[in-house]
Amino acid sequence: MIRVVDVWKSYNGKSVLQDIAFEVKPGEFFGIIGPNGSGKSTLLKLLSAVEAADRGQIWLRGKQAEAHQRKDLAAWLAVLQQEPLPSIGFSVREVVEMGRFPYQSWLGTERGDSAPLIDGILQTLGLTELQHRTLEKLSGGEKQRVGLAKVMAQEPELLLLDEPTTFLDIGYQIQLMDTVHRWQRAEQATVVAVLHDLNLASLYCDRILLLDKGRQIGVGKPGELLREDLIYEVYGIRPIILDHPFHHLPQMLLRSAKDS
Ligand SMILES: Nc1ncnc2c1ncn2[C@@H]1O[C@H](COP(=O)(O)OP(=O)(O)OP(=O)(O)O)[C@@H](O)[C@H]1O
Repeated sequence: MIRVVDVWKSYNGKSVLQDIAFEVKPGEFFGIIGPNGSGKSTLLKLLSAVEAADRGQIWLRGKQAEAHQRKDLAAWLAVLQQEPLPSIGFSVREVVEMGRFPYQSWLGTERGDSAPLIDGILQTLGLTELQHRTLEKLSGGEKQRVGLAKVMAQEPELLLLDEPTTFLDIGYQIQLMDTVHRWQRAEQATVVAVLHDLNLASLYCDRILLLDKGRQIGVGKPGELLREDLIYEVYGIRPIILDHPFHHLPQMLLRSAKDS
């Protein structure tokens, strides 16, 4: 689905990504982790073809990113940004319907009736009751769910998520990740998610890319990446890493200096 070949990117002469190379297979849940400023969002911009690499290539569905037409791309690639919904005055349902734009003709009409699809998505995300409320009357967590509903209405094959759990409490974090995961499995879609929470990344991602200062430290399964030596090298902390008794995936406990 995605092939990144020796990609480099800099802004105003400052190198932000160096020699990045990895693949994401169709149907994978792929995570990108790394400290602040390590280049995660920049990499996501290159993967969504919003920006171009300085050197190297990005292949999306067998074609180089810049060779795709924007409207064609929008029919199978969706991006959920950290703050996805600035529009004021629109109702929840109207915003979710905007996800159908790539399927509409220039007259704004769609061949099929998308109402049942929208109803189903609103139901799945617990937004049915809120569908006629305008966005400014929603909490941060509710808005985040509307953003997800909109990208789900787009029915993408590839969904890129930039820190989807920012602004969410732990209950909604798990709910959002579970919803995306269930949807991804049902639709056999591919998900690439930038995540700050390493425990969530371990629970949900098939494989993870670890970045540090624009360099690729490694790509692998959670157990291969969430190791004490690598976390120390990249984040400068020494967590305790345990095997989750239920999921058998690595989970991190943080150590504070206050009792030492
Ligand atoms: N448009 C831009 N112009 C100049 N510098 C930029 C631009 N976008 C990003 N950068 C710089 O590139 C580096 C990587 O930024 P990026 O947002 O990709 O990191 P990140 O890993 O997503 O960070 P965070 O976890 O804090 O969101 C940072 O030093 C940032 O200041």
